[in-house]
Amino acid sequence: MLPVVQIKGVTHAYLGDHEASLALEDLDLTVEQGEFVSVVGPSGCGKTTLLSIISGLLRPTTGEVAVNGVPVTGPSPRVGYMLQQDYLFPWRSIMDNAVLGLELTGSLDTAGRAKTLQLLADMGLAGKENAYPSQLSGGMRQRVALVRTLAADPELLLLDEPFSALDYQIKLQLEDLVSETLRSRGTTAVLVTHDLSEAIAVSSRVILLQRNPGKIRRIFNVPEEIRLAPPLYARDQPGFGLLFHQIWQEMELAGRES
Ligand SMILES: Nc1ncnc2c1ncn2[C@@H]1O[C@H](COP(=O)(O)OP(=O)(O)OP(=O)(O)O)[C@@H](O)[C@H]1O
Repeated sequence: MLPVVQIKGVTHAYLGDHEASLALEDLDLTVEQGEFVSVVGPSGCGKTTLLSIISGLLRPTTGEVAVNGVPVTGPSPRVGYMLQQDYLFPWRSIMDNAVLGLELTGSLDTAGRAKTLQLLADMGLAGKENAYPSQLSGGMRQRVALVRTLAADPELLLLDEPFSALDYQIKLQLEDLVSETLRSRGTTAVLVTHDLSEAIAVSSRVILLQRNPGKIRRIFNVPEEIRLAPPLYARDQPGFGLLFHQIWQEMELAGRES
């Protein structure tokens, strides 16, 4: 089967006033159907740049990116992108916010509404359809943002620090809910996070980048017993501490060498 994400020889340089800064250099990566991978690394190693390139918001200086074999040439509803901020419109109800993606692509119909209502219920938001964002907690608003993204049935979901602004307890609950929802739908996802334990708890592979220039330093496979456990319990699995320690040490080295 064709990988969902194929990145070949991607280099990206941001042009400054006097010189270009190399954010990513000659990066190759594939992500298979149904995989949930995380990208971690020291600040400035190119994590957000990489997601922006996969999403089509940014064109790489050189190299190629394809989603399900189709070259990425710009933003497309095939790729959902969820950020730290929920970007809900305060004047629209929760339901109207949740169907926005479908509305914008002209594909909002009765089936789309029914699917969105089901997703809201799956996310524990039944009964909140007519509320407004200001009446919801931060964790609830992030769940609405996720419903809005998933309702459009993206072939790939990109998550840039979606839980980082939340309280620790809410964050753990949401990690569980999101990873269960994605697993049951077979959605392929790439998560950028600063939280190493979150990366290990939700993914099948952790991609460690190094900076100056941004490159893949090492890819860690998450052992099955951690991968198959719900994120809340993944942290209690015997191999969790060891893997955390290994990635942490490698990340320290990467930070020191750059
Ligand atoms: N718009 C831009 N113009 C110029 N340089 C940029 C721009 N955006 C990012 N950079 C530079 O590119 C490099 C990678 O940035 P990027 O934001 O992708 O890293 P990151 O790993 O996501 O960082 P952080 O963990 O701090 O969010 C950094 O050196 C950054 O300063």
